[in-house]
Amino acid sequence: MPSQKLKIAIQKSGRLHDDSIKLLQECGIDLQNGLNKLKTEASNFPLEVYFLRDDDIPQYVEDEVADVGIVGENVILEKEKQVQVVEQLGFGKCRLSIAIPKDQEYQSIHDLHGKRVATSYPHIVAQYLASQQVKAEIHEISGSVEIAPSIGLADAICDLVSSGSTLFMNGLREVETILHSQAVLISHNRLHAYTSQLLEQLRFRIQAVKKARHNKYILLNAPNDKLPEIIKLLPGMKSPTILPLAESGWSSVHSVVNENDFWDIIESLKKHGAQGILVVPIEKMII
Ligand SMILES: Nc1ncnc2c1ncn2[C@@H]1O[C@H](COP(=O)(O)OP(=O)(O)OP(=O)(O)O)[C@@H](O)[C@H]1O
Ligand SMILES: O=P(O)(O)OC[C@H]1O[C@H](OP(=O)(O)OP(=O)(O)O)[C@H](O)[C@@H]1O
Ligand SMILES: [Mg+2]
Repeated sequence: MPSQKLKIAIQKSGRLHDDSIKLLQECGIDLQNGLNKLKTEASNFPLEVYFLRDDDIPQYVEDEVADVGIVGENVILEKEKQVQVVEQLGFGKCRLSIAIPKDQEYQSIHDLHGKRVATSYPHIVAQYLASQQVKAEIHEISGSVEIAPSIGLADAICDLVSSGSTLFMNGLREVETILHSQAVLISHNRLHAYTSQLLEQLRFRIQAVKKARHNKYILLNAPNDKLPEIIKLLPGMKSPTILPLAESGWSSVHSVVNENDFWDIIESLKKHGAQGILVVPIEKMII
């Protein structure tokens, strides 16, 4: 009898832990009773949660110990396990880059020929160097990679970067970006019909949360003679809602705006006579 719960592996502690929990909570999944255990069950969704080292998650999913997992794309590429990406999650954004001591000259990746590169991503780095016909010695270390050049362990490093402050503090500069990464939901492809259906329910909720994060609800007052232009600026999910104000000649306009277009639209709305503009976050969005 297959498990009647969807088993999900998430990072026990580290960069992805809090955002993974937050995402599940925004999906309406309650884990309150088990956040300090290594394994817990949701009280209101058939979900069992395992808290693991992120490096181990692709293997556990490939082995079907967990059905799904949340992990960085960088880890999936490094581990080369038989898992599929089912959803990009939009957090844990970073890049995997090569860096060298900041005063060292650099023209191209060929400058690393015959040099030593320290990294926690030996497979990705080996593939990248081979694709550039560069022969370098790869020195695998599991953490504090940025220290390697200053202690004479390597000439260059390849590690994750987001703000760049760790590189800066260690006197390094970024010279090549090998890949961009974000957290993703992965699964194995032998889910039973029932767990597959649970995964679809979870994905539906995740997609609603993701859409809501990228959109804002907007309310404004507009003179009626300006409504045609304002409606053109605010297509919304279908079309904006227009309600009459108590003061004659004015309407209240409600719509949804994508965060990428947000500031441009606000400026145009003001030019077209919009007043009292309110912007409100959206919790879930189902189209
Ligand atoms: N600086 C960063 N900014 C954003 N995302 C990051 C950053 N560093 C790492 N990540 C992402 O978060 C994931 C987990 O990073 P973390 O540093 O917590 O891993 P770890 O030390 O290997 O943890 P674990 O103890 O689980 O093995 C990385 O694989 C990457 O996808
Ligand atoms: O560009 P930045 O914003 O400085 O981030 C980069 C750092 O973040 C990650 O380490 P983390 O801080 O997660 O610690 P870890 O080495 O213990 O995993 C990564 O390994 C880098 O060292
Ligand atoms: Mg790890």
